[in-house]
Amino acid sequence: MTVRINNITAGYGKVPILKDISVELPSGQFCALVGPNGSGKTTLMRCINAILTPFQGQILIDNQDVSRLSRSQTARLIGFVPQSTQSVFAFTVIEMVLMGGATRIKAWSAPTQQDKQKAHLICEEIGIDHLTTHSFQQLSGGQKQLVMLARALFQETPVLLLDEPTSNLDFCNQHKMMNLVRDVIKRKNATALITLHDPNLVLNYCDSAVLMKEGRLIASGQVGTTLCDTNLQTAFGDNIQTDTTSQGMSVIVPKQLFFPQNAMQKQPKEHYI
Ligand SMILES: Nc1ncnc2c1ncn2[C@@H]1O[C@H](COP(=O)(O)OP(=O)(O)OP(=O)(O)O)[C@@H](O)[C@H]1O
Repeated sequence: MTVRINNITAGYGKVPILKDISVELPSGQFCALVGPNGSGKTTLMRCINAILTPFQGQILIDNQDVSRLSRSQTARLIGFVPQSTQSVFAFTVIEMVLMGGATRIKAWSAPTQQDKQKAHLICEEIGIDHLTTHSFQQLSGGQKQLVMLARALFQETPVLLLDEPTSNLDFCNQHKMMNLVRDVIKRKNATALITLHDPNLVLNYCDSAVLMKEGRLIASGQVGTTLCDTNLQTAFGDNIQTDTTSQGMSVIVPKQLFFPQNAMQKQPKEHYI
């Protein structure tokens, strides 16, 4: 399904954070949302997920205005993997995953054997099958992120929003998650928007990118053209560039490293939050 973000201005209270953002995410695309801390990536995700109503503009999913949908209609269209999740109740991992099917499973009825089998299969694929009977509350941050991905995949929505889903994952699990999400999107022709702080994960796995700074769009389109030196430096400042490894792989690296003893004098102010 195509997600159309049309001239969105949005924020909190009366303070605008997003300023006139327009982007189109076609079906089957794995799109990265990139930008410095506080640039408005999560705010844009909240608008797409209809948690936040924009001051102006519209978000359409296959021509349906998300602000007009009920919560259960939205949950059938959009799966969301948040930055972090806390559970007040002592649910097990498999219960958390099965909750992703709440809009499919009829009210007051228990998940079927088939639902449970499917949930277990997804856990196996993600590599958390050994945790299914564990309490969600007692998992590590990275394990929780993997459970939330399993839950979103069990939800089986045509649109997936992933807000820094790799932030607590180790190196191998980051690549595993990116591979898995990419594979699901391509198999199901779904649309995914993922916020990532590591631009190299974007280069390796995403089809397109949306680059933001201070609530405004800097560029969007194919990853290679969107994350060019000029755009990266406009968003992040001067100390970033694209390079190529000896094996011909594109990478994004700092131009120079700042060591602790001289970082305070030499590093430009814009690199501090
Ligand atoms: N609930 C809120 N109420 C008021 N202001 C908020 C709220 N959430 C975020 N903001 C502000 O909106 C701006 C954008 O925040 P947002 O979380 O969307 O940025 P981000 O790009 O996702 O940042 P990060 O990369 O650090 O996660 C920030 O200035 C932040 O302080």
